[in-house]
Formats: sequence, C-alpha cells, structure tokens
Amino acid sequence: MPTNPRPDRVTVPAVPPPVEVAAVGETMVVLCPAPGEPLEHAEQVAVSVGGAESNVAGYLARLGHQAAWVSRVGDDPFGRAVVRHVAAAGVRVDQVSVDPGAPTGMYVKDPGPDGTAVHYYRAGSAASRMDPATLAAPGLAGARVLHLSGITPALSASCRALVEHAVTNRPLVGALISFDVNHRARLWPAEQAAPVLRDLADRCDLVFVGQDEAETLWGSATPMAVRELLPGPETVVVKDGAVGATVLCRDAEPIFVPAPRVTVVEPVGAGDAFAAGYLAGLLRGLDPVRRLRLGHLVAAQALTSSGDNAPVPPWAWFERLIAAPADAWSPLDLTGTRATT
Ligand SMILES: Nc1ncnc2c1ncn2[C@@H]1O[C@H](COP(=O)(O)OP(=O)(O)O)[C@@H](O)[C@H]1O
Ligand SMILES: O=C(O)C(=O)C[C@H](O)[C@H](O)COP(=O)(O)O
Repeated sequence: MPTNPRPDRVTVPAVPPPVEVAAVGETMVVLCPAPGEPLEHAEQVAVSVGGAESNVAGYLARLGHQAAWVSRVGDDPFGRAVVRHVAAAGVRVDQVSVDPGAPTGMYVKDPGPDGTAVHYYRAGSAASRMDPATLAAPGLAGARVLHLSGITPALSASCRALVEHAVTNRPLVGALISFDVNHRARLWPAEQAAPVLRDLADRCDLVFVGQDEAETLWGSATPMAVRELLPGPETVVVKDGAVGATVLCRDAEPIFVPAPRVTVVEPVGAGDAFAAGYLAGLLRGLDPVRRLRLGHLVAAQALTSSGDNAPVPPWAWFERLIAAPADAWSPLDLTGTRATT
C-alpha cells in the first residue's frame, strides 16, 4: 500500500463555520423598465433580484458575518437566478429548497409621475408554500439570530403558521428573534395586518418598525407610543427615515441617533440595510448607540447606490464613524460621498 510521503499536507474536509444569522423569507425576481418609462409602454426591462430578508442576509455577509438565507424557489430559471444572486453576496443558500410544484415569485416596477408602483406576481409562489417545517433545517442549529419580517405572514396561511411557530415554539434554541414589521399594503390592508403584526412583533426579542408604518398600522405617533403597544420585546427600534432612529431597550431611557445626511440615489432596501447594520452591531457586542450608528451607516450605503444590495466599505470605515464624537453625529454629513474608503 503506498504511504503518504507528505503527511503534514493531508487536507481536512472543510466544515463550514456555524451560521450566525438565519434570515427566512421570500426573494423574487424583479423586472424594471428604464427610469421614468411606464410599464405599459416598456419594450425592455432590467432583471434583478429583491427580497427583504435576503437583503438583510446579504449586508450581514458583506459585513463579515455568517448569514444564511432560508427560503424556497421554483424549479425554474428565475429561481436559479435568485439563488445565484443571493449566494454571490456571500450568503449561505444551502437551506433554500427547490419546489417543482410552484414558480419563483416576481415583482414588476412601474415608474410613473407620482413615483414607482409595484405589481406582485407572487400568489401561489414556491416561497408562499413554506411552512413550519422550513425551520427544522439541521444547518440552522446554533444560529444566534433568527431574522423574520412581517412580509412572510402575509404570503399564505402556511407562511403565517411558520412565523407563528417561530415565535411560539422557538425551534432555533437560543436564537434571538429579530422581526422587521415591513408592512406591505399591497399584500394585505392595514386593518387586517395591524393585529397580526402587533401580536407577532410583541413575541419577538428585537423589533424594527418605521414611525410612519407604526402610525398607519396602530396609530402610534411617537416611539414611546410604539413601545407601549409592544411591551414584549427586549428592544424596539423605531426608524424615522432621514430624521434618525430611536432604540427603546427594556428598563432604559430611549436613545435617539440622527441619521447621516446623504444624497439619496434610491431608497429601496434602506430599511433592510439598517436592520443588517443594527444586527451586526449586536453580534459584535456594540452598545445601543453604536448599533444605531452602524444601522444608519449601512443604510447610507443602500441609499447612495441603485438596487437592493449595495456594496459596503471595509470595516475600518464603519469603525471610525461609529466611534466619532457625538457632535459629529448631529447629524453626520456624508453628502456627495459613496464612501468606500
Ligand atoms: N433620506 C434619508 N437620509 C438619511 N438616511 C435615511 C434616509 N431615509 C432613510 N434613511 C436611513 O434608512 C433607514 C430606514 O429608513 P426607512 O424609511 O425606515 O426605510 P424603509 O422604508 O426602506 O424600511 C433609516 O433609519 C435611516 O437610517
Ligand atoms: O416587498 C417585498 O416583499 C420585498 O421584499 C421587496 C423589497 O426588495 C424589499 O422589501 C425592500 O425593502 P425596504 O428595505 O423596506 O425598502
């Protein structure tokens, strides 16, 4: 039997590092006509990919974290494109299943004089057939964070059961449950969504919600009013767009951090980027002020580039700005920068 002449060079099979964040939700292919061109007259569309939870996973991966996207796609070219796109950001996609019985979801943008409307083609999609068993994936054990959003319970009864199961039975033992309310009025009206989203959010550990969204859903016009409505989570983060964000931790005074000034190129995906930044701060053990700052800085990357998933600068750029003196953040001025240094 031949002997190994270089025993010190024997290769050990690579074991992937454990997943830190599991983000569960639908990601779709996105069709978009040229800027300002109404869909009705479009002859060409650009094809891209969009999905709130995979956006969060993508930003986390670019910030150096082990993030997995958990979902279902159809056995079709769009499904393969979606998975390839999410994986290209460095996100683990080994927990994405392929459903031969349903198509990958799609949404189409329709630019008009009053902004861009969105048309969904996602009813009955592969992802809408996810169910509580989706969370039994063995590769997710040990994850520190399970990230969910209020889009998923609007997709179907089985998806709503998945989110109910996540917050009730906590199948990812030890994982903090993060929930971005993400009300999508085109999926369900506020009257229907409000009680469901409130109940689900209140059973999570960390909740992100827009001030405007909270007002539409629950009539809560201030961060304190949101907190009174959601006493359950350890932390509630209320975002107020260009103004800033407030973190309300249990038994602590609310903390507000202004958003930096930026030149907005495209707002889509800013909320997802913010959530990823905040979660990265949590995983790195930063205090609440620095978590908010990191949220704002990652959101600034999304705002200053087109598409859902902007590139992010090296960690040193964030490190410098999150440690800047408080008066630099009143607010921090990033206008004119696509800061990548
Ligand atoms: N005009 C803006 N200038 C600076 N930062 C912004 C602006 N709009 C949004 N942001 C950042 O993006 C985050 C998310 O904003 P939000 O309006 O809640 O986004 P979404 O509607 O995508 O969820 C804010 O907390 C802030 O950090
Ligand atoms: O509607 C859905 O289901 C989507 O996931 C579409 C979008 O890609 C993200 O939701 C962007 O979200 P924001 O960060 O709130 O701008």
